[in-house]
Amino acid sequence: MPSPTAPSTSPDAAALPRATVLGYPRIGRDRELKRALESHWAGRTSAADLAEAATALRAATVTRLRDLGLTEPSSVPLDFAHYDQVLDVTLALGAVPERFAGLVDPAASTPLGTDVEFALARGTAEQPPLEMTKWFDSNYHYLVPEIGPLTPLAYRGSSRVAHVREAAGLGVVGRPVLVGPVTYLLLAKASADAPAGFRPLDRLDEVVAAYALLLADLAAAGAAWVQLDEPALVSDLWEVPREEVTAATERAYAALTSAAVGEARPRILVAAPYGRLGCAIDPLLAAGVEAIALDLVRGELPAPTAPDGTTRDLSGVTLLAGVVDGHNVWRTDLDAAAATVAALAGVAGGPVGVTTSTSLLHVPHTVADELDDASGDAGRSDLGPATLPARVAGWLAFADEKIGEVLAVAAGPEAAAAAFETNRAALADRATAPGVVDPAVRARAAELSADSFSRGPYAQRRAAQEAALAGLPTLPTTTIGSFPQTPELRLARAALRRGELDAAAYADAMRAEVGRVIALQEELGLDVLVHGEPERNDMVQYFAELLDGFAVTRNGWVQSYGSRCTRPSILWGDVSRPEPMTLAWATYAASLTDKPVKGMLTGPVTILAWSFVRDDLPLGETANQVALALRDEVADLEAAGIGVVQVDEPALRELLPLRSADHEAYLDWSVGSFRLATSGVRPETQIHTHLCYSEFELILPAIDALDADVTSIEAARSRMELLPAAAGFERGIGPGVWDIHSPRVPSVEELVELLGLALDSVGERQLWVNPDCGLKTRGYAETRASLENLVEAARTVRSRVG
Ligand SMILES: CN1c2c(nc(N)[nH]c2=O)NC[C@@H]1CNc1ccc(C(=O)N[C@@H](CCC(=O)N[C@@H](CCC(=O)N[C@@H](CCC(=O)O)C(=O)O)C(=O)O)C(=O)O)cc1
Ligand SMILES: N[C@@H](CCS)C(=O)O
Ligand SMILES: [Zn+2]
Repeated sequence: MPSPTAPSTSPDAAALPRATVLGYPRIGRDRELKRALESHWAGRTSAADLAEAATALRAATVTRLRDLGLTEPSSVPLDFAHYDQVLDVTLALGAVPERFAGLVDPAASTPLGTDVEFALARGTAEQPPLEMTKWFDSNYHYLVPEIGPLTPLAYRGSSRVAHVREAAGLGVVGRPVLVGPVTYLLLAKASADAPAGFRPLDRLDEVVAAYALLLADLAAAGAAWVQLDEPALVSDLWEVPREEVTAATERAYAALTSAAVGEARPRILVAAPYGRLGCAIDPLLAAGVEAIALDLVRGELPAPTAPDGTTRDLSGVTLLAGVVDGHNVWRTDLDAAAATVAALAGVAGGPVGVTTSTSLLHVPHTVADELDDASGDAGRSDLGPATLPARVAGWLAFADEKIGEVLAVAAGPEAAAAAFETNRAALADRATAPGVVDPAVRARAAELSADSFSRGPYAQRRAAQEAALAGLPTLPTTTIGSFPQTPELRLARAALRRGELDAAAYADAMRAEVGRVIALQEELGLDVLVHGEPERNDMVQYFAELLDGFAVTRNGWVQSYGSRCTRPSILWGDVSRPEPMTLAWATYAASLTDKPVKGMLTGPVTILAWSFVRDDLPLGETANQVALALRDEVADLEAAGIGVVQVDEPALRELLPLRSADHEAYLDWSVGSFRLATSGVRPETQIHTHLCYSEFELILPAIDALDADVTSIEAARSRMELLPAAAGFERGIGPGVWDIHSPRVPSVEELVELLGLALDSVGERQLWVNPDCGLKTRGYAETRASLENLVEAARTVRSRVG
């Protein structure tokens, strides 16, 4: 029976709204969720305080979406998660890995609380957290479910049910959003104790049975529609063969739709963001889901015929046209979008709805927060002066503005004539603005030849580097670049931004920090030192602030994982480097020590991946522009005596296309741009690179093709699993031995064991000893203790290998 608090479902509640978005930023316009989570984790606030803050944020979001015009029933998505949407399904299914079993009463069927949620997300003193990895080709990270044959999989209640009731209390029939069962299981990894050959998808039927109970709960709370996100259907990068994914999709959704709409379940909207659904639409049609949202920014209209030659029958399904890009920030071309919607309606043979291509999770809340003039919201002086040029701001649409675009396209060019007119003017302005094309940058790119992309043979480089870095022991120790970003550093930067600290005093504070970081590394006995990156607010934003062609925001926060956010920069024009970007910091650090100091740069692919990139130039061309700017920086570092330069490419895997047919072209330009950035140096200059936060098996040949002299790569959490596959590498390799994602300090013994595992696959002359990633999110207590153990472990293993 529907609960007494459920809103009465109006007659048209059965119809899918004409305009909606697939999801909305969860962190809050003022990062309210970040602050609430971090103060709770720090023990400053209780679980009740956190719950109160989260409830207030959800209420503000529902109200905001309604006020922005999402007034039709089921048009407001309910996608709130404290930490991660995949983790929310893990909690709803009670799929807690055996290693956390002590936290959960297996006999109970009550909902799991935030104690379990945060233990899985952040680890405990005894257990590391669930692994975190990239969500499709975005800079959002989800927590990887660990499923074995015996992992509990039974419905325990979902927070979404309460969210539906809360929205109802505000007079809104919300549309709960959940990761769908097929995607959930394809994203899961087999638990460590699972027998060989076991795949999480083997447990589909139990998962679907749990979803059926969840859907019934949502219906009872008053949900007329539920959105199940199935981005896995647009990708072919699964170990499970495509036919099995197709069969699983049909089986799952046939089971879910077999319950009667109404009390047993809401109507089902399956969303397929991040790419082309293609013939993966067929099992959804066969199963009889009520609606499908298509990504028509990256994808395409459904073909009229299926691969078996039969005509696709779209008459029983409502289609939503995802024509507003949820993954980038440029204003939509409303005329083109309206034409696409009309084309989809033609294929569908009836009206279709309008939506975003993906959730708006990937874009900031509102452009209004970037403006100081009357067009911005009043009262945002707390954010400091505007950083985004007003002209560039005029070309952009963040989450709130995208809602306006969806509504305008749904209304059409006549009813929304003013919106269409403003849009045409903004697009025309962008196309002709100075800086969008810089003839000098284009001319330099046109002169590139094959030589611009390659260094001399490795054997020659190796000999030259051994001579230049003669003081290095075997198994040299180093770190990945950043040291802890202390509150003092961040407060100094905030004071600089607000004009309370002048540039000279800020630089003094940063230099003092570099001095402390160098002294600490010398004391610990590390071999190749870093300056610690204290001056960087972010490893991409820092460079974007110094390069022409980029703009940065003051409040454009986007969730990266849990409470961690970034402000992706906006790459709007041709890129060039007006002056050196890192030289002064590197040379200052080098002046404080006799040991080698690594110069530290972010690579072209990562700079692109973690920015909002222009859509009016092929990505490969933009990457080469960034690479040329970095090439000049590498040359300046080398000329100043910095003999080791690291160029980080943690996002190389992130941008890998979701369809294998597109890989070659991507790897060609991405690897090329790294080589362009790094190949201008002498043989004795040692180039390092670093990769993390992804599964790398698929791109190992491309990593090799980067031709870096030393590659540090995340490996601790997966216990060096990757290394046997990398056994053919001839150059230096530093598999991370300390998992820096949690405060846990690794013991000398476990580090020695990991180094032993590494030596099974990698020669001792190749092996470097380093953490998994930078230390910016860590505190000094665990940093010092862990690095002491790391140096000790390297000495132990070194003495064994001689
Ligand atoms: C390594 N990773 C990165 C990714 N993407 C990036 N763009 N950068 C990365 O480093 N992707 C993959 C991985 C994992 N992802 C992340 C993402 C974000 C963080 C992180 O630590 N974020 C910080 C914010 C960093 C930042 O911009 N700092 C600024 C502003 C700090 C701030 O909020 N200041 C306050 C005032 C001061 C205070 O109270 O502390 C304010 O403005 O209100 C700076 O240092 O100046 C985060 O806190 O979320 C890590 C890994
Ligand atoms: N040099 C960067 C790489 C992070 S992926 C750091 O150490 O933070
Ligand atoms: Zn890293």
